[in-house]
Amino acid sequence: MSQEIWADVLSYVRSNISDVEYHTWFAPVKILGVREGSLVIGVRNSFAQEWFKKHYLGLLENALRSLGAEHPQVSFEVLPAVQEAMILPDDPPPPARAAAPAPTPVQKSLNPKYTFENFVIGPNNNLAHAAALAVAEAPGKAYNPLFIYGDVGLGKTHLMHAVGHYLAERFPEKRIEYVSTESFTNELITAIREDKTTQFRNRYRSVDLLLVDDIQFLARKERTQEEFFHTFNALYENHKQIILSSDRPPKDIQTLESRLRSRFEWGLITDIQSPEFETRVAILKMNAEHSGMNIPQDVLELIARQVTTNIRELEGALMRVAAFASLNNAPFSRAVAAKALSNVFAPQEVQLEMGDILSAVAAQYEISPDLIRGSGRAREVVTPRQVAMYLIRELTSHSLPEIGQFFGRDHSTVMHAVSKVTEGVAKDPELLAQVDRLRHQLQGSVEAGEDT
Ligand SMILES: Nc1ncnc2c1ncn2[C@@H]1O[C@H](COP(=O)(O)OP(=O)(O)OP(=O)(O)O)[C@@H](O)[C@H]1O
Repeated sequence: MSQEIWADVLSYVRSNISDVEYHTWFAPVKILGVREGSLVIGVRNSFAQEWFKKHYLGLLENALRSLGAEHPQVSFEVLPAVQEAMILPDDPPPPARAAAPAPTPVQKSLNPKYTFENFVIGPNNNLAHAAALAVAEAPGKAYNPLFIYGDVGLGKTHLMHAVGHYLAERFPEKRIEYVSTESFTNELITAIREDKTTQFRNRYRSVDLLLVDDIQFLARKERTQEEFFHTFNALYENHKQIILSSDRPPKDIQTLESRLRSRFEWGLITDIQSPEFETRVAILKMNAEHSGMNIPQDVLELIARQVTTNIRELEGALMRVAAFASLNNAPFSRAVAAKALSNVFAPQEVQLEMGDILSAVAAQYEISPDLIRGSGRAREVVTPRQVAMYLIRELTSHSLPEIGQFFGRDHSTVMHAVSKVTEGVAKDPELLAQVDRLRHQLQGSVEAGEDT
């Protein structure tokens, strides 16, 4: 987990200091973890330790704040000499002005995470998954081309790469090429400029499996379309598999030459839809397990309710919650998750349940939730009951009758409770403090996370 936090912290730092400063100070340090809510950074020697305290503490705290830490804490430890020797700067400083990259040699640039094993199947993607698997088992035979379309972040690239991995594992000699349409276009432009179109053609026309992402970007690029048309034909005639992804079906790609469009329709066109709730929860569960995090089901469900369309964002939300919990040294609770996500998603989407509020009130007044909901009329019970009703009214969208029902009372009792507490907090500082504390906790403060 700390690696993810560290990556985010570094990118924050990098955008706030010069490259030279970054490479001098930050490239050689090592993240040692998050201990009791404090980010522990290993530095080379005591001079660096002092330097960091003096010059970078504030910046690092701000970086953690941007990740949701309420009371960011950073500490610096001098690394033992052995560990220091093992630290290498992560990457060399970028050139002053990066030139367009030269065409890379044929390579399998497949993301190791994007395998069939790591792909959660749901009603939204089962057809695309089945088609991809069929293609992986019989490349060039089952469906050619396979055209997968769907909105951003729904797993098109993942499925394409999964076919690539499947094939690479079984037939290591097969040549697999994954390219985005943008790279294909850029490489073609470079090849034309440098008079290397033959090499370019050889590269793409000699593969066994060609995966082309975001093919919708072929629109309005006549020269690239022309080139791609010939690549397509060469591969197709040789029974080589082609998989294309797009954010829309071929018929909706504007200004796509009709001969290309019709070729895209020769094989199988399949789509991926937004995942249902259960699929989203399953994806979160798998990701949490892979990262070694034990996150309760109700927290995963809360996250899955927050992010409904884009799986990339869903994964981001999980990481945010994990980073937030770890930086604040808090457990994975619904309150903590709600707080972690509140800056990213509209707060009203975070739904507190009536039961959460009842539990928090019960904990604060140290009586059981059943007593609060019971029929007792003693002051020690009535005050928490009224406070619970008041907070439920304020923090949820439940109606007065719904709240009444929850407490086995009618709506006028709830109205009465709300006005009693409203009056009470205006004149009783102790009650005000109690209500404020509860409100703060319930709105996702870390303390509430420990209680709820
Ligand atoms: N069914 C799934 N099971 C597990 N993870 C998934 C699933 N679908 C998508 N993901 C994950 O969601 C993230 C986004 O997926 P991917 O990059 O494949 O989306 P995409 O549809 O290609 O998006 P874009 O159009 O932006 O390129 C990846 O990390 C991927 O592993």
